[in-house]
Amino acid sequence: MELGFIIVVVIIFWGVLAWGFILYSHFYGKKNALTIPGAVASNLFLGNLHDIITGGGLAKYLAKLHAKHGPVVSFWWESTQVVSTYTADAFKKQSHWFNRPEFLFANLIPLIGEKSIQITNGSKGKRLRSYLDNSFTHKAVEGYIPTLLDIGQEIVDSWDKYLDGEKVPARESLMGAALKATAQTSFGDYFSDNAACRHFNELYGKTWDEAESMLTEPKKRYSDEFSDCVEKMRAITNKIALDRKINPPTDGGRMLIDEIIDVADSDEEINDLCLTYIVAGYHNSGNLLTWMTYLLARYPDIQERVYDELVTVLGKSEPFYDYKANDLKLLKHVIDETLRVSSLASFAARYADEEVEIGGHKIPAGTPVVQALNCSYENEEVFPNAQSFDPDRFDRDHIGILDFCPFGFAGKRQCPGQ
Ligand code: HEM
Repeated sequence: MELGFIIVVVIIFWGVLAWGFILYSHFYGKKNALTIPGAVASNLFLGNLHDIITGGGLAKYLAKLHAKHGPVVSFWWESTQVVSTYTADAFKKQSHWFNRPEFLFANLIPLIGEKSIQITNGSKGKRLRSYLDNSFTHKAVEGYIPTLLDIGQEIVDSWDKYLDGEKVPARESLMGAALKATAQTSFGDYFSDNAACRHFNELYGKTWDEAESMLTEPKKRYSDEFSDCVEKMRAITNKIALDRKINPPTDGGRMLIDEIIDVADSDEEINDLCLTYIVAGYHNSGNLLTWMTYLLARYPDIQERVYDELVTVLGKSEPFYDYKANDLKLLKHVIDETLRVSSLASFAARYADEEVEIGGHKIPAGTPVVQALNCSYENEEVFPNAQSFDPDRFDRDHIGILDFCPFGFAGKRQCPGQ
């Protein structure tokens, strides 16, 4: 046998062995303790990302995976194996975890920044929350009610001007109102101006679809328009913070921007935190208002009952500063049912703090675990006939606290705006 031939055979042999080793260590070597059923990686480097894109996004992909493999499943996000769960029993075991897997939110970083609370873990994240949550105590939120009522009245007045049969641009109007409400109560007078709100809303609108589409393509380049809009939004938060530093609040007038200025270590962090709270706050609230308006229009009998409840509880003309939210049971159930059927916030995620057993499967400490909230909303055992819009189910069926958590639940890191 020729020496050259032997050398080629040896090289091929070692090449195949090395490739096999790379494959093994890339996917299975470090995580082979996971015995959880679910998806096999369909691509060496992307894991199941391509399947997630073609499956219509993470929420839809997880719904299919859970339907096929049960309440505890796993899939591959690039070379990391991720677990997903959705039942109250599983959530109970995760209820004290704080740290969020940053890589699942990498698409948002160009929008909200590296120092956003969304991806800040450990003691720094806990410290930020303990400061910033001061603006969302019951007492603080009570102080926002007059502003919220004024904004509500503005919507009513502007919609009143449309003639019967004329099309009302409900979504634009409600998104604008949600921005004004969340931003004005947290960042002050800059957002009391409708033109300023419209401008910010437009900038944000141009960035969101692109950021969302990057969920499964985190390494793709963002467009110049995206970067330009983000820069303009940051210039706005920068100006708001600067003005506030020059004119700090007089007694009793503190709001979120003041907590942010006090706790942040740099101007970059101030901007990241401002953008995170504006975006997280108004995106979800505006979508909730839009969905609720749509559903009440589709179900006029429920709309009528909500109206009757409001009139009975609040009185027909009395301004309702004397807030009676707990008496507005049906309205509360309509909000909950809207959050459920619209699946607004479809998932949350944490790193496992310690080894835990869920559904008979061992999950090692450090494993990223998704809480598939969208699947919990469609759990027929908790929500019979889950596809139908039925606010009264929240009165009738037994729904435990961890059966329905549209604002998250784990590690004192639930949504601060709930
Ligand atoms: C319908 C309205 C809303 C929904 C459905 C919603 C839902 C959520 C969910 C599911 C999370 C993740 C929680 C977790 O990981 O456990 C979250 C986080 C967050 N939400 Fe909301 N949210 C809403 C309104 C708001 C408002 C009004 C604000 C602020 C004014 C806000 C600010 C935030 C922030 C800053 C976070 C990240 C918190 C952290 O990382 O510690 N949200 N929200």
